[in-house]
Amino acid sequence: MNGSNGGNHSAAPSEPVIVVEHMASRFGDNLIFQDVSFQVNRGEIFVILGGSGCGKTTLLKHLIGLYQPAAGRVVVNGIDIATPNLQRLRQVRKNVGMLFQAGALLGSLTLAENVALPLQEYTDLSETEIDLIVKMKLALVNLAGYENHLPEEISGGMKKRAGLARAMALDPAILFFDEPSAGLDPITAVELDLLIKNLNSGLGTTMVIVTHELESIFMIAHRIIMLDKAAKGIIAEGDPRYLKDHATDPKVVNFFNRKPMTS
Ligand SMILES: Nc1ncnc2c1ncn2[C@@H]1O[C@H](COP(=O)(O)OP(=O)(O)OP(=O)(O)O)[C@@H](O)[C@H]1O
Repeated sequence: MNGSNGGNHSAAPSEPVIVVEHMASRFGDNLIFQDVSFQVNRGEIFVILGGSGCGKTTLLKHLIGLYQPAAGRVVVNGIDIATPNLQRLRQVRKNVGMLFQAGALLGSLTLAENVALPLQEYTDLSETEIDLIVKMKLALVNLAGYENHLPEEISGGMKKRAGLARAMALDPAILFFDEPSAGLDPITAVELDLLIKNLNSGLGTTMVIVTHELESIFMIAHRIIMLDKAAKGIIAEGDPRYLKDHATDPKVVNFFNRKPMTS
């Protein structure tokens, strides 16, 4: 850590919804994280960044219980998910939404059918109620009227938004995004950032986002952590606007000055 914890731009309250304590993570002999600790507060847009291969996606997968840590604690919405327990994991997954890089819409289903999937799997709602919620969710991401379109009939940005509508189907307390703007042109990427920001401020949903995009980080992030492969953990944490001016770790300084990350 370079001690750059400061900055007070965040309006988010400080009630932790994710607590990671002394987490270690390994794949065989490959130690990815040695001793990682941080918290994400309710209502925050929290960005995970770092060079290629430093473990951003791995960390996201720990936070949704897809991977088990080798040591330490991962508590999400008050539930300790570090030790495998299917019932607990199901409880956590009901309360989180995920938007992975590819959007992962099922190509043979319409947008409405895609968004309906989690509602059918996790709730006892009637078809009529599900239809209503699906319409509302698609409208929230500016896709009203596209209910009956197939994913192949819409643009990349619209696919991401449809994926977001599906991720929000169950009104999750936390939304996880893995490089949401990957593959989008700059204007569409900014539109997606604005949507994420508006949904965060309008609905109060906590958002954890992996991204490399500097503009995006400054536009949406309340706080960031920067991971580093050599350090096997966090080398910077805090408000990106503060870190930009005050960080001393050369890797952090380089990132904010758009120099290539070498680790
Ligand atoms: N399921 C897995 N089995 C074995 N090794 C894995 C697995 N998942 C990730 N790793 C390893 O963990 C390390 C971190 O990978 P990860 O994909 O989390 O990095 P990243 O920071 O998201 O990279 P990028 O920015 O390139 O997507 C890599 O060395 C990768 O090979």
